Amino acid sequence: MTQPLSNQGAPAGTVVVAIDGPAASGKGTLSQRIADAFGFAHLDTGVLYRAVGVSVLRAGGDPADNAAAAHAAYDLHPEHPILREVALRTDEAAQAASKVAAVPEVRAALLDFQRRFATHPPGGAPGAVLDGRDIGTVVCPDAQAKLFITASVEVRAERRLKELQRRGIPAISSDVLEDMKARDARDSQRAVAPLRPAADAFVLDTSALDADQVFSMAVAHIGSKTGLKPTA
Ligand SMILES: Nc1ncnc2c1ncn2[C@@H]1O[C@H](COP(=O)(O)OP(=O)(O)O)[C@@H](O)[C@H]1O
Ligand SMILES: Nc1ccn([C@@H]2O[C@H](COP(=O)(O)OP(=O)(O)O)[C@@H](O)[C@H]2O)c(=O)n1
Repeated sequence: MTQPLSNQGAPAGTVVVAIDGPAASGKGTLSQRIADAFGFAHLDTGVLYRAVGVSVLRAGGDPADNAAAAHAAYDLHPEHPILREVALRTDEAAQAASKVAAVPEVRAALLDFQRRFATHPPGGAPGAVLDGRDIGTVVCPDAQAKLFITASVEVRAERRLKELQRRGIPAISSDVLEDMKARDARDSQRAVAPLRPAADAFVLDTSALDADQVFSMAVAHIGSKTGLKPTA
């Protein structure tokens, strides 16, 4: 169900950049900047798992229940309005996401959509940036450039707390840290597609780096792998 086949079937020249890492390491920020700089399309794959988790909660189900999670995953489609809801950003949604993400049927149901995005980026873009947990290992193992973005759990919890406050979502510092530790454990210990760097990923610890420094290092890495330079 989850054989690696990434760029197969992609129009010649389509570039795929895989960006993985734990929660609040800066994947999304970096991915969007890379996509903008190279004119690529960007897919935040975490949103798909968050949408499945929230759908299960709204139906009164348990995100850890395989059948309920699989049902919600099969119902999700690219135009589903839930994908644009602010409710997906809450800690509750993140916890539910990491529970449904351990269900093999959920991962299988979301795989085709992610691969199709990579091989046929929307708007005819010449490339795609996907960020998540298993992009370089499972979804797009043939990606031309792979980055694994990480940071200490304390730094990540602080970043997430500030982000939630900026979005006006109530959050308590100690809860955010504990939730992040629980999610890290669940994401890296699950049996299917656990969080880990691909063997050929460039691993970048951003604990002491600002977003501009991370961006410059990522651009240099992508350039070394693809020969491409930013167009914007
Ligand atoms: N290198 C960095 N230094 C400081 N803050 C960062 C850095 N990268 C991202 N951030 C901030 O941290 C928060 C989480 O970043 P985000 O890109 O959403 O992470 P992820 O997609 O890995 O969950 C955001 O508020 C973002 O602005
Ligand atoms: N490719 C992916 C993306 C997310 N996920 C799951 O979805 C949850 C939410 O992902 P996210 O990327 O939105 O989380 P943050 O890094 O933004 O906190 C993660 O904790 C994972 O359990 C996954 O398993 N595989």
